[in-house]
Amino acid sequence: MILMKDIVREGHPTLRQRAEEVKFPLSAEDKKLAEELMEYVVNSQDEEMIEKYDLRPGVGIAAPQVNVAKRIFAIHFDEDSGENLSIIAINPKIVSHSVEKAYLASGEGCLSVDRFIPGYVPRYARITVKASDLEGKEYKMRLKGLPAIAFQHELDHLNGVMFFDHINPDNPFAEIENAIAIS
Ligand SMILES: CNC(=O)c1cccc(C)c1Nc1nc(N2CCN(c3ccccc3Cl)CC2)nc(N2CSC[C@H]2C(=O)NC)n1
Ligand code: NI
Repeated sequence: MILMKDIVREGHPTLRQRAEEVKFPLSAEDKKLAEELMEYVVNSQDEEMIEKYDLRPGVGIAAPQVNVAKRIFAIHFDEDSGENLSIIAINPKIVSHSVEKAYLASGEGCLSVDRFIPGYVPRYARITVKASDLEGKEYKMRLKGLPAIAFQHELDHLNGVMFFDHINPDNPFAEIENAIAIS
């Protein structure tokens, strides 16, 4: 299972690389990696597992964060979170997006960033995405709210982008044009 010791932190070069597309059928190694990414986010939302293995909670994690530069990430929202999304995304893409933006009112956190970096992270409010599942079957979905934010945050990791790259350096809490706050 993936533990915090397996997660590379800001400054590690893999976090600044463009991750490689994955070929299908997946190798056993890539399939295991994808399943372990999903296992991490599920474990990280379980109080007992957090306690037992000292996990940092998250709703998403991307392969570059465990030092594998491949275009794979997992996002999981617990059923009682009010959100309905649990996906392994392979070779994910945003195919279209709203003009309207959105940002987390409390700022963003990242498993690879061991400090709190305050500031609004402007993202698209609504996105239409496509990705493949473990079997290589392509799926398409429309996301909004926290799921849309998480998808964009994890997709950034596949392109060597960190959430704080988007924060206004002059005024981290500057009003974002045509944007809604998500709390
Ligand atoms: C909604 N809370 C806020 O916004 C937020 C609020 C305050 C501070 C910050 C800094 C916030 N920001 C932020 N908080 C999260 N978590 C809140 C706690 N939660 C969680 C915790 C415990 C059990 C189960 C769960 Cl589910 C896990 C997820 N996650 C992200 N991000 C940015 S996009 C990818 C996602 C991610 O997984 N990061 C590791 N940002
Ligand atoms: Ni992150």
